[in-house]
Amino acid sequence: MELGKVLAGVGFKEVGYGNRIFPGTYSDQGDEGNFLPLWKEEISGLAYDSRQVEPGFLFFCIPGLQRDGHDYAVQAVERGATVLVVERYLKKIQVPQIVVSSSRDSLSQSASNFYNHPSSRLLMVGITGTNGKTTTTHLIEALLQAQGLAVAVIGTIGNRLGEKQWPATHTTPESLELQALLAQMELEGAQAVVMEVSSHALDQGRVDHVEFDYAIFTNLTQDHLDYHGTLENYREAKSRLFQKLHEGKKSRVTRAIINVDDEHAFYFRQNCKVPQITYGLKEKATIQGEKCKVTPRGASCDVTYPGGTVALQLQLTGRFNLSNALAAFALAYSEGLAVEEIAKALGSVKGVPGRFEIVDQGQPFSVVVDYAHTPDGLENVLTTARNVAKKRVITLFGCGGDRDRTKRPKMGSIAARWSDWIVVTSDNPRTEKAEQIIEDILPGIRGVAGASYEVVVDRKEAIQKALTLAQQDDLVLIAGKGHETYQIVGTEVFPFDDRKVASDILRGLGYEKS
Ligand SMILES: CC(=O)N[C@H]1[C@@H](OP(=O)(O)OP(=O)(O)OC[C@H]2O[C@@H](n3ccc(=O)[nH]c3=O)[C@H](O)[C@@H]2O)O[C@H](CO)[C@@H](O)[C@@H]1O[C@H](C)C(=O)N[C@@H](C)C(=O)N[C@H](CCC(=O)O)C(=O)O
Ligand SMILES: Nc1ncnc2c1ncn2[C@@H]1O[C@H](COP(=O)(O)OP(=O)(O)OP(=O)(O)O)[C@@H](O)[C@H]1O
Ligand SMILES: N[C@H](CCC[C@H](N)C(=O)O)C(=O)O
Ligand SMILES: [Mg+2]
Repeated sequence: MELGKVLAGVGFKEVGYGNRIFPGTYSDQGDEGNFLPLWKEEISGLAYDSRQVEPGFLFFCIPGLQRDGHDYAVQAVERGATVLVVERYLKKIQVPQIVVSSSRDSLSQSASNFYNHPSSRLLMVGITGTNGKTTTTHLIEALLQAQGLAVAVIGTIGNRLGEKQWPATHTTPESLELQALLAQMELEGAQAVVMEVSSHALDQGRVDHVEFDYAIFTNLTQDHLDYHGTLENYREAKSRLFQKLHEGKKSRVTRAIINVDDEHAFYFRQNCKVPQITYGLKEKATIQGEKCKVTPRGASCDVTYPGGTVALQLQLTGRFNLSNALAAFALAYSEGLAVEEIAKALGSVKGVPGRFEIVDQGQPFSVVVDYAHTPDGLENVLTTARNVAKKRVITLFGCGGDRDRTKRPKMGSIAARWSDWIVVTSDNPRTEKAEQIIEDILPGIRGVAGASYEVVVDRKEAIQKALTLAQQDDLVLIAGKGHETYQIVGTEVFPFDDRKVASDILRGLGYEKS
């Protein structure tokens, strides 16, 4: 694609050639002046990581949190980059440089241009919120499939369209990978894409040029304060999904779906200029859940919508999953699916990997693996566990390294409040010392009178300990890693799957499902 077309819509300040810098504006109406040959230059690909550059590429120098992409300009040129997008003019670089105010923003726009704006032709659903995004994507996938659409999903567990899978390194890919992925999904026949939108992604403009049809807000509680600094900044980042919605789709009316039970709902609603559909289990809403019931293997409620009421029976347990289901219900209702069809499709979802996933080797107690890794997630899953457990609740958890430290004691105190026994262990320590992370958790546990706990640093030994302690009718909750099939220690990634480890240990204890 010609450089001028790749950069369409990117505002730039200057163009640098060798030792000369020209103030410049580009328009494809013929105002290119001296730069005409440059704008006509053929670009074979885009990269923001010098290690990915190939001959003929446009390289974006991004100042990051750890490193500065401008320091890799020479390497990018050596690998074949023919033009650079920079935030400051770099001397001694022989290829032309386009100077912009934000190379991340320019990347986002250019990636959409380069892949020919796939989101403009797909039904695009973006879900943000601290908890419930992955679960809600699964529920919406089932609903849109019930409408006969080919539905792709992008999120924490992976990127997929039916049987086809694409590797995922992030919950929400960087803009370049995201636009490329959307283009591939469209090529493979996707008609709709349901994606998780993380606060990091919003802050870094990864979804800036995605044209959403729907944006969903699930909830906002503490997480990622290491990155955002304050809850206000975190909330502001999340609300960016809604602020730009009215500029979104050119071809259709876009809509916001908002959980009014959340105390921050007002903030999202006031920052949003498109029609809103509200949902809630407590507060009055367009899609309202009432008469909730939670059992060990499911949850139910009556859903009141503008035209009547329909009964909803989920195979997912937990009141919070009823909330996730209402978000999905609101979307399908807005798309015109019959409410009976909506209830049927939601009821058919068997479970989401690593979310309240039951490990059953025929043992006389329950073992549940869950991805709760925030204070609110842990409290929700533990209140559900408490509700469905016949006897004791034994909780095993740790906290991730290189992540929000202030959530550690909070998770400790929540675990202590709702458990009979706690095994404190390692999650993904990353570059922190596992023992230090545990030290950060313990004050929270010790602050709760009568809390009983032990520390077993090695996660496998900790699971062994918890399962050995369990007696008839107890419930063992193994929290924090859910679907993850690895453990990150330092910068190394080791195979580790809570579900497999627990099953193997149970078999070792003499339980074997017939
Ligand atoms: C905190 C965070 O979001 N960091 C992201 C950020 O990294 P950074 O700013 O530190 O980048 P950097 O390492 O300083 O590098 C700066 C620039 O130099 C470039 N570079 C670097 C080295 C080199 O040899 N050559 C080169 O060109 C890099 O490609 C980059 O463009 O920009 C990078 C490129 O865009 C991202 O890959 C990286 O995600 C890191 C890996 C990450 O772990 N992010 C997590 C926290 C994240 O985004 N999580 C959310 C989910 C959270 C949730 O909902 O729970 C997600 O959406 O996945
Ligand atoms: N609506 C909800 N409110 C509170 N907690 C929830 C909700 N839905 C799920 N949870 C809890 O949070 C955990 C993570 O759920 P899920 O993976 O759906 O969230 P997520 O927003 O995708 O998380 P991540 O930010 O890691 O991508 C679940 O295992 C469950 O314990
Ligand atoms: N998306 C979250 C997942 C946390 C999962 C937990 N197992 C951890 O490693 O902290 C994050 O990257 O913060
Ligand atoms: Mg997720």
